[in-house]
Amino acid sequence: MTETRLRTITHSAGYALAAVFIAALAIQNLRYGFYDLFYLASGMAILSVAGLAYTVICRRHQLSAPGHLIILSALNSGLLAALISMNGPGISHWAMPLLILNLLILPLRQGLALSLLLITPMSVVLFLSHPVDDAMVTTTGLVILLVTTALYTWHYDHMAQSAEDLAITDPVTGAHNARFLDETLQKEISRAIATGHSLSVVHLGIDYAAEAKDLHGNAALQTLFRDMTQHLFGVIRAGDTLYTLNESEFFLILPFTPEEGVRVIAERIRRTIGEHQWPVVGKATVSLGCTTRGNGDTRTDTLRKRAHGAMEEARKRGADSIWFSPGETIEA
Ligand SMILES: Nc1nc2c(ncn2[C@@H]2O[C@H](COP(=O)(O)OP(=O)(O)OP(=O)(O)O)[C@@H](O)[C@H]2O)c(=O)[nH]1
Repeated sequence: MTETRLRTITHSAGYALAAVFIAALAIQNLRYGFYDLFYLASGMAILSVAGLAYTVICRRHQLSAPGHLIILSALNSGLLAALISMNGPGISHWAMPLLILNLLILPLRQGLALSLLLITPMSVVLFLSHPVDDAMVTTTGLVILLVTTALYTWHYDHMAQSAEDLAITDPVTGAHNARFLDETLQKEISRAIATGHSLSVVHLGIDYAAEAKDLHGNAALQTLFRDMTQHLFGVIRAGDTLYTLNESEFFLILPFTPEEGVRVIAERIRRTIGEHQWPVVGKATVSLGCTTRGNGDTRTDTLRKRAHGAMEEARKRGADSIWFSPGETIEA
C-alpha cells in the first residue's frame, strides 16, 4: 500500500471517529438542555465531516494538503473559545479527540505546536475557574495523552524511515541499490529538463572481477567492492549519488555536470582507483562509461543503456580506461 493511500485511510478514519464522538456529545447536550454546548458540538462535528470530505477530495495529495491545518486550527480554536466563554461542565475533555487528531493528521511538529496552543491556555482557564485538584487531574491527563501520542508518532516516523533506508540501501556497501536508481534518475532527468541544467551519468565496472573472484575468493571481491564504494564516496561531491548494480559494477548520477565535467571526474576516479593499494587484491582498475543528457533524452533506460554501452566500449579498448558517448540531440 502506498504512503498516500495509507494516509488517506488513517485520516478519514480519524475524522470519522472524531465526528461520531463529537456528534454523540452534541446529542447528549441536547437531551440535557445545554443548547450552547449542543450548537458548539454540532459545529465541531460538521467541521470533522468537512475534514473527512477534504481527505477524500485531496486523496492524491495527502502528503501536502494544507487544508488539514486550517480545519484542525478551526476545531481547536472553536473549542478554546467555547471553554473561555461557556465554562460548561466537562468541556475540557473534548480536547482529547482533538489532540489525537492533531497528531494523527498533521506533521509531528505542526501537530505538537497546535496541541500546545490548545492545552496551554486551556490549563490556565481550568486553574482559574475550577478547584485546583480538578484542574490538576484534567491538565495532567491531557499532557500524558499528548506526550504518549507524540512519542508514538515519532517512533512510527522513525520506523518508517529505517524501513525505507533498508529498502533502498545495499547493506554491504551502504550505497543506494539499483531499485532506487531509476526513481532518482527519472527525477533528475525531469529536473534537468525543467531547469535546463546538464546531467551526466557514469557506469563503472571493476576490471577482471571474475578472475579476481577465482583467484582470491568471493569474500575478497566483496571486500574490494565495499572498499571501492567508500573510496568513491570520498571522491564524488555532495549532490552526486552512487548506486551498486551487482557485485562488481556501480552507477553514478551527476547532476549539474556537463560533458567536460564528467570527463574530469571520470578521469579522477580512474586514476585514484588505479593508484590505490587495495587490501588482499593489491592493484585494481576500473572501466568507465560516461554520457551526458542531450535535449532528446527523456527516459532513464536510454541513459542507462548508453552508459552501459560506453563502459563495454571502454573495456574493449583495454581495461583501466574511459569512454564517452554523446547524448541524443534534437535540433530546435
Ligand atoms: N558531479 C561532479 N562533477 C565534478 C566533480 N569533480 C569535478 N567535477 C566536474 O569537473 C569540473 C572541473 O572540476 P575541477 O577540475 O575539480 O575544478 P573546480 O573548478 O575546482 O571544480 P568545482 O569547483 O567543483 O566546480 C567541475 O566544474 C565539475 O563539472 C565531482 O566530484 N562531481
